[in-house]
Amino acid sequence: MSKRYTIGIDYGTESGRAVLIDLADGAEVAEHVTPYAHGVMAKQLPKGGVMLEPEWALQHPRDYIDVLEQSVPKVLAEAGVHPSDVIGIGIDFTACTMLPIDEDGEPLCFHTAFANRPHAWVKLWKHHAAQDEANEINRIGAERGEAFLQRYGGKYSSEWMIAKVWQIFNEDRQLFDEADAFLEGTDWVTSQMTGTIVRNSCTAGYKAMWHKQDGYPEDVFFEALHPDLKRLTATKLRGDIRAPGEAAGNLTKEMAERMGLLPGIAVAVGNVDAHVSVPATGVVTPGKLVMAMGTSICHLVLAEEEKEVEGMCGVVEDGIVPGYFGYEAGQSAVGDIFAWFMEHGVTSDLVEEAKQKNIPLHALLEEKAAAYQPGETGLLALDWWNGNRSTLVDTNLSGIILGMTLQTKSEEIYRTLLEATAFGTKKIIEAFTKAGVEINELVACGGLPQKNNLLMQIFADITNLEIKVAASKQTPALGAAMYASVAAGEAAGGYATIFAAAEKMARVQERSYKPNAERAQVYKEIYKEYSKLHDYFGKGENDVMKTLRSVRDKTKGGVVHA
Ligand SMILES: Nc1ncnc2c1ncn2[C@@H]1O[C@H](COP(=O)(O)OP(=O)(O)O)[C@@H](O)[C@H]1O
Ligand SMILES: O=C(CO)[C@@H](O)[C@@H](O)COP(=O)(O)O
Repeated sequence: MSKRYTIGIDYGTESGRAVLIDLADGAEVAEHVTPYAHGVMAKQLPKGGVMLEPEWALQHPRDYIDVLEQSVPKVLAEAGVHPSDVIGIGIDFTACTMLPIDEDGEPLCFHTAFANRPHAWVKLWKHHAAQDEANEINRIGAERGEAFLQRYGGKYSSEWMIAKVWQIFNEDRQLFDEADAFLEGTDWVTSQMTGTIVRNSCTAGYKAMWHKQDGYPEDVFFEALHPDLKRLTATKLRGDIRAPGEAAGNLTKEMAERMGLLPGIAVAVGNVDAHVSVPATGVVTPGKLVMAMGTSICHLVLAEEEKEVEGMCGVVEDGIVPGYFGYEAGQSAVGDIFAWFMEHGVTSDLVEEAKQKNIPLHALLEEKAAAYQPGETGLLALDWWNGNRSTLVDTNLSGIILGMTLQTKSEEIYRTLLEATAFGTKKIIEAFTKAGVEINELVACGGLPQKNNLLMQIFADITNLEIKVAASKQTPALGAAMYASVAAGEAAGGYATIFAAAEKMARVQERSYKPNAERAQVYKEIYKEYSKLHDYFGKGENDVMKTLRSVRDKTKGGVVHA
């Protein structure tokens, strides 16, 4: 039999990456990236459209289709693989990245009548403007003793589906009424390939309050949010929900032509970038925390039981791999914090030095920061540049750097920011272990482990755990391709289960990062101080971050608003 392939497409924050994978061993035969033409719309709608409020982050659905039409033919051509050898396709996506659609599955933003309405567009995972709604969901959920709250670590995030839907309801009622359904981006793109809408249990469970045994919360809960939301789940969130590894359908003739593939091949149900990475690192059993490290970090771990973990993003039965409860926690900004610092915090002499040496600025700062020992900078930071996802679940928190003097250097701040993100991860690990969810080892994937050795060593020293690194440079796409092979099935040349696929297709690198006992000891001391700051600013003792934010919002554009 000739070789068999599947295609995995990873829809990230800025671009979509298609990877052609050899099913025999998981080799990445060809890859192609299509940057989103509209990127992240944080200030304005396209073509000089209306200006957006702070904390908004939108995307253009057309950009997702461009990835299918541009990157898929490119990987086939580059590899010289005949379409008849490709047996399936699967995608993963950021989440909760959601959009309103009409009865035909068309995004409302494609309608001329709605193109200038911000709520018609895709709300990206990091759209943080639904915090008021999230606060109310948490208040009402707690008052009513709703079971979903425990599954979200005690707090439902403003990044998730119901908060975003409710924001649309509150701020553009006509558009809400017009929407036939609200869909995750991953399910929308999948539906474009198959011609039918199927929701995936991963985003339904982690983002939209759905539970495998109990379904969505009852209508009375939604009625308590607003009487007109009573039937929300039976109407605008309705639909068939399928588990990862199942097929959403088959590729339509029209899309096959546009993508250069054969019609009828299996299209896997949509999935989430971080979750799909877990089997792609080879992790299919409990005890190992997978960190998908990039713009943000998603932390994922499998367990035999459902437990309540403080501030986790969600626990879903079969949400990551079948047969286990999959837990998710996360930090809303990690690489994004370093990107901010590169742009706004590095002194001009270092920018010049990097140019002279012809090396990236990150590489120069990494080299200089690596010369310091733990504690030597005298600095400590709270990593909340994009709020705190876990364990505080509060997007209104902000970052802080403590201990600055006239002698403080850029590289010292850089190191401190790296350390702060590792302390943030340590908080998450502690929350899991305190709740009885075992973690003995860390497995990293995503862009950051390939980019910054110092960061990885700091993570090992601060968490005092060994970190293995996925062999694949495209773990989410590999995971999506693995699930596509399961959706295609053994008869077509794929795999019967994700476990069988992981055995053949996934692996970690030989090199791992081991904690150093001396450095770990110093960091243990500094972590105590981090924890004090964390609780002081994050748990209500001093709400200065929120006060400053509300003063900022009232004085927008130099005008004081009532
Ligand atoms: N050398 C580096 N050290 C630390 N962070 C880096 C480095 N180079 C790039 N980054 C950060 O990595 C992030 C991108 O990570 P990546 O995993 O490639 O993307 P994504 O999260 O969108 O999938 C950006 O936020 C960028 O600032
Ligand atoms: O929140 C999730 C998954 O639940 C991610 O999609 C989101 O953090 C975005 O991830 P990236 O940092 O773009 O890899």
